Amino acid sequence: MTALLDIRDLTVRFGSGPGLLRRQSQWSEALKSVSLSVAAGETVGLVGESGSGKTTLARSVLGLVTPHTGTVSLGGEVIDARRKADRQRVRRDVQMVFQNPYSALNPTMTIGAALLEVLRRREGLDRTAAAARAAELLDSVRIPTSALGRYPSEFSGGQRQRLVIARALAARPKLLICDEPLSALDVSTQAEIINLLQRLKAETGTAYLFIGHDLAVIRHISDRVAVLYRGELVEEGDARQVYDAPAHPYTRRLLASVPEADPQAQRRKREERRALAERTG
Ligand SMILES: Nc1ncnc2c1ncn2[C@@H]1O[C@H](COP(=O)(O)OP(=O)(O)OP(=O)(O)O)[C@@H](O)[C@H]1O
Repeated sequence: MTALLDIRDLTVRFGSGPGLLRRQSQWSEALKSVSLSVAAGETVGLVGESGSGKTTLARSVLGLVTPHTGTVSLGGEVIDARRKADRQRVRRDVQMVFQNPYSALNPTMTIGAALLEVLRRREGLDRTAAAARAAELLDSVRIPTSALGRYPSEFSGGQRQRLVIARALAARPKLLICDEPLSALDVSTQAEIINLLQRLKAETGTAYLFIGHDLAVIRHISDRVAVLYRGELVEEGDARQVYDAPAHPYTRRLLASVPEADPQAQRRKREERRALAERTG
């Protein structure tokens, strides 16, 4: 079966010197021949420490990074970000939810205007149909429709992340890339957003590429897990298998890594995990 997203041998290099003077020694490889696929309706969790290349991989899927080698395919067709039609296809099929819901919404636009913009311009709905769909979207993320006339600053972090998710789903994407969408939220709000994403996935069949640091969350939400280490995909497999029997030494270190030097942080982490487990069932 054709994968929804298929990343093949993707290598991404960043250089530090000015273009023409850049020598090979000045390149660093953020991704090294990475291959990863996501099937329709599947959730793939992507983990790895800071700087391992997770965001670079997400940006590559969106065509925001030019690969040195390798390909990204959507629905079996290779995406060439230099072609307008391909960029449009990516915008239609792939949406992104970022870490920080405080900067993701335009502070000068009401929630209604932000949603209508997507629904009218990208979905081509007329005013009446767009208004009805906007109300439906808010309902799906459990935000009252009175939000349509309000501004982002009037909402909490968790509510804003719900609004960001509603806007991302407005275009009915096939793939939602969530780049650490819980990092800026407190633990009880994190649980709410996880539950929301799970429910929306069941309702819409959207596939998720879920990037995160928190291994407990990734295990909870993912069908499959991929582990990035210094730009290399060192392990990939069924979530339970990767967690219960990690094959790569880095995965084992990652799973074992709790901040040993800080017992308070360890306790907090344990309590957070317990609270999260209780709230997400
Ligand atoms: N635009 C860029 N120019 C130069 N180097 C970059 C650029 N973007 C990322 N990098 C480098 O590529 C590597 C991977 O970065 P990336 O942001 O993808 O990691 P990450 O796993 O998402 O990290 P984090 O969890 O901290 O967000 C890092 O060494 C980073 O410094």
